[in-house]
Amino acid sequence: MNLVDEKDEKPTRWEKCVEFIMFHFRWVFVVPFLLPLSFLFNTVFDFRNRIVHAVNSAPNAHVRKVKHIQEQLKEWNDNGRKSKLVNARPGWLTMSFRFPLYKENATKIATDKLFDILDLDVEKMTVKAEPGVTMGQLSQYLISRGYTLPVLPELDDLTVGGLINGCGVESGSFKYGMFQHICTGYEVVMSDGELKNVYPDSDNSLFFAIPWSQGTICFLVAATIKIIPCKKYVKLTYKKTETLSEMCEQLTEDSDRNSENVDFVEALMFNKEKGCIMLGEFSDGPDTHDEVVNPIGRWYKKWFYTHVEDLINKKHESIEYIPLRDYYHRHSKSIFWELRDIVPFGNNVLFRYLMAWMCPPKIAFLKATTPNVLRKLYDRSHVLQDMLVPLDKLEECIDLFHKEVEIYPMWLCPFYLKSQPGLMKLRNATHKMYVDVGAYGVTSKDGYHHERTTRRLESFVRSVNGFQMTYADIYMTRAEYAEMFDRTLYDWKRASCKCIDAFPDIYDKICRSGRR
Ligand SMILES: Cc1cc2nc3c(=O)[nH]c(=O)nc-3n(C[C@H](O)[C@H](O)[C@H](O)COP(=O)(O)OP(=O)(O)OC[C@H]3O[C@@H](n4cnc5c(N)ncnc54)[C@H](O)[C@@H]3O)c2cc1C
Ligand SMILES: NC(=O)C1=CN([C@@H]2O[C@H](COP(=O)(O)OP(=O)(O)OC[C@H]3O[C@@H](n4cnc5c(N)ncnc54)[C@H](OP(=O)(O)O)[C@@H]3O)[C@@H](O)[C@H]2O)C=CC1
Ligand SMILES: CC(C)=CCC[C@@H](C)[C@H]1CC[C@@]2(C)C3=C(CC[C@]12C)[C@@]1(C)CC[C@H](O)C(C)(C)[C@@H]1CC3
Repeated sequence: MNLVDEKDEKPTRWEKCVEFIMFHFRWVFVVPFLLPLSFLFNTVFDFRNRIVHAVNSAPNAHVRKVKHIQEQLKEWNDNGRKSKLVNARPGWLTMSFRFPLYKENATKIATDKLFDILDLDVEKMTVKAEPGVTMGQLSQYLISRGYTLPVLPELDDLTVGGLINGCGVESGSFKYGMFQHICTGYEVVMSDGELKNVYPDSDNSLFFAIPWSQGTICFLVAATIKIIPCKKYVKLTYKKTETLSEMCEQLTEDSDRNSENVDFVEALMFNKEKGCIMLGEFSDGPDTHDEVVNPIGRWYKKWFYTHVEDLINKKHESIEYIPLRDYYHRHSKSIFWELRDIVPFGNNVLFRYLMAWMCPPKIAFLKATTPNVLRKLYDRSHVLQDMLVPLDKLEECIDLFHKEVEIYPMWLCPFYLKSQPGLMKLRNATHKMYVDVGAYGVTSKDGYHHERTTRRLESFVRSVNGFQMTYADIYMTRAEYAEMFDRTLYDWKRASCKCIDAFPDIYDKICRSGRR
């Protein structure tokens, strides 16, 4: 592993030694302390949510919480709009590696108190949720009632507010698009305290300006999201691919959104040539006894990505029935493949049977307790990037990722992008199939440099009309950002809704210097 950076801050021998110990023995703290704490937190929060649903107290509490936000904004206006407005959600709770610096001298608005599901409307087929509601909460609530979100991003702790004001993709996205595309309405509070209900047919410019805006236009206080009926299982077909071009051709063919038998498409690359495409279909379960049911979410089961690699090493194609909720959160237990660095024996059979019922550790707790020494190490040699590129540029993109970072597994998730006004407006097509190429992990590639390498990746992504996910480290300049994202509607909306003196500019929130 590339623990030392030749060009920048060179760690001393002593620092290298401390880094080594912290990196390889982080589990000494994580296993006995963070695992039980995470388990306890989840149990208590789950219990609290059940009570809230049982007594149906969320809708009334919502009105109170929104009033409080409006009062905060009124006070800020009365005091002369002196500082910028941000969400009060603390940095350690958010799903990114960095802590926001832009929050330090800003006025913090209490949207972080909004974390309840408000209403399930089975006639209109929508669910209304506050922005702090997590994907784990929604999957548990909806699936037990026979419904699901068409796009339900995998990590349990991702929130509705973050996925709308940031963005979200998942294996249902090849059919339904990004998380923003399954939203039918937003309830927002503007900087002057006005509460608005925003729909595509009432206030369409604001409706399209909100996704990806990072909370720099208004505060989201609830979202109405489409639901679809679901079945108990996903029938998952694993198909091995043996070359990069086979992967690209096959994935393009399989990402046909009109296909009736496919509801989920995702792929993993295990090295530059070997990969696996996984096609899922809602199912009531196996018809015969000799078909495999694999509840991959159970504590003693292998980490999903290792299970996939084992399967394709044995057979070219296999089929399994996976309980729906286990399928959605298939990458949660191993935090994609990040947990292998934190708890190296986490996939060991003994550990799985004895301790893994407390897994995974909460990402927020890990983040809050990451020592500075480790952050420096991660800064130098850890890659976290999701690049969204047109599917027809996938081969070029994987070639480049291989040349620059060579991190496997690599996550490939096709998604349908229709041209709508807003930051993600397509410039030369009405709709197009894109793919999210995700690289997460420590790189040992010679010549890797966090800034220079990321800039080369960003430059490629811009050249193919792609987009970079904004939770990751972004080294683009302001002008380069404006080349990647279409700011026309965003800037107009910021000017017409009096946002310019109220919220930071989006670039100042997502650029590397805005985050620690
Ligand atoms: C529903 C709605 C209502 C609106 N109402 C108003 C209103 O009432 N008043 C108002 O002033 N504005 C309004 N806007 C704002 C609107 O976004 C812009 O004013 C509008 O986009 C003007 O440009 P256009 O549609 O003619 O061009 P567009 O095609 O939208 O192009 C505008 C921008 O797209 C980028 N672009 C396009 N093609 C390329 C390319 N090939 N390469 C690089 N960049 C490219 C450029 O940055 C360009 O400036 C509204 C927007 C929406 C979506
Ligand atoms: N599968 C996927 O698609 C995955 C996506 N991600 C990324 O993680 C992020 C989501 O993480 P999460 O922790 O849930 O969210 P965050 O707290 O990181 O929020 C993301 C952005 O949304 C803004 N925001 C959040 N809530 C509101 C609100 N109620 N009103 C206005 N703005 C709001 C935040 O503003 P502020 O800075 O003021 O707090 C922030 O800029 C997204 O950016 C997503 O792209 C990560 C992993 C997987
Ligand atoms: C579009 C998709 C699927 C994105 C997946 C992104 C995840 C892999 C990211 C989101 C948050 C994330 C950056 C995180 C980390 C790993 C990768 C994560 C989970 C970790 C846990 C790595 C170890 C670090 O010490 C620390 C705990 C700070 C972070 C926290 C955030």
